[in-house]
Order: sequence, then structure tokens, then C-alpha cells
Amino acid sequence: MHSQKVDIRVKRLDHGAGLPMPAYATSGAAGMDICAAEDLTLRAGKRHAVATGFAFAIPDGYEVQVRPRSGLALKHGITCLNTPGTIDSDYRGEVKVILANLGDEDFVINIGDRIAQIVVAPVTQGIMIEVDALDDTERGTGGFGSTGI
Ligand SMILES: O=c1ccn([C@H]2C[C@H](O)[C@@H](COP(=O)(O)OP(=O)(O)OP(=O)(O)O)O2)c(=O)[nH]1
Repeated sequence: MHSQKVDIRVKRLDHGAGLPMPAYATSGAAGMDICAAEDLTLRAGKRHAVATGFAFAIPDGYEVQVRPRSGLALKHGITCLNTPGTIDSDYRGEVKVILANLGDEDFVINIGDRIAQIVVAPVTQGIMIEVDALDDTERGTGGFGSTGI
């Protein structure tokens, strides 16, 4: 089965000049790497909303998720604090990557470094219906480890 394709309009902001468009590195990739549009040093234990230099118009019915890159996470403790970050279809501002440094050392980011990956995903909107009682289930109200470790 082939993956679905959907058009996403991408606006390059002034400070995104020269940065590569997000693109799939291989035919089977789920995510497109996205780069930093600013230089910074992310101190150990700190976080920052890193500019990417791009704004999107995502079609209704889809979202873009901002996810960490596993290599940065494993080698340096660099992750997306809010993973997966949600880019709403009606958001027209700059896509930012909320990076956190969970490592022990400061981490230097240069313009053009691949800091995260973005995944396009379908969205199902729920219709919230208020009721007086919910149906019974085997689990009931048990949660948060109720079945044991
Ligand atoms: O990692 C992220 C997460 C969000 N956003 C942008 C796009 C998204 O559509 C908007 C709002 O995100 P979210 O709904 O997660 O934030 P909020 O804290 O609920 O803010 P708001 O009140 O603006 O919805 O911020 C990013 O650029 N990067």
C-alpha cells in the first residue's frame, strides 16, 4: 500500500532564506527533517522555541506533528518538550520547535542544523456529547497502574 499524499503550502519567512525545504530523506520516511533558522546554545536543563523560518497552510482534516530526532535524543538528550508538538491546520504563524536539553552539557545549534522532524497526520475531530451516565466496562474507573506493574 502506498502512503497518502497531501499538499501543504509552505511560506518561507525572511530568516528562512537559504534553508532547505522540509523533505523526506527516503521514499519510506514518515518524517521530514526540519532545520533551525537561528543560532543558539541550549544550556543543559533549558528549553527554547527554535525558529524554523517556515509557515504552513495545512489542509483541513490534517495536522503536522513536530517530533524529536532519535539521534539527538540518544546522543545529546535533546528532545521536543511537548512532543508531539501540534501544528493546527488553521495556524499561519512560524512553525517553532520547542527544544529541551535534558542532557548534562550545553548544546550548540547552528542555522541549518536538523533539529526535529515533522509528520503529517490525519485528524479526527470528536463531537462531545454530555450525558448523565456512562456505560459500564470491565476496567471501570481503574487506571494509572490498576492492573499492576
Ligand atoms: O511545537 C509546536 C507547537 C505549536 N506550535 C504552534 C502551531 C500551533 O497551531 C500553535 C498552537 O499550539 P498549541 O495548541 O499546542 O498551543 P497552546 O498552548 O494550546 O496555544 P493556543 O492557545 O495558541 O492554541 O502553536 C508550534 O509552532 N510548534
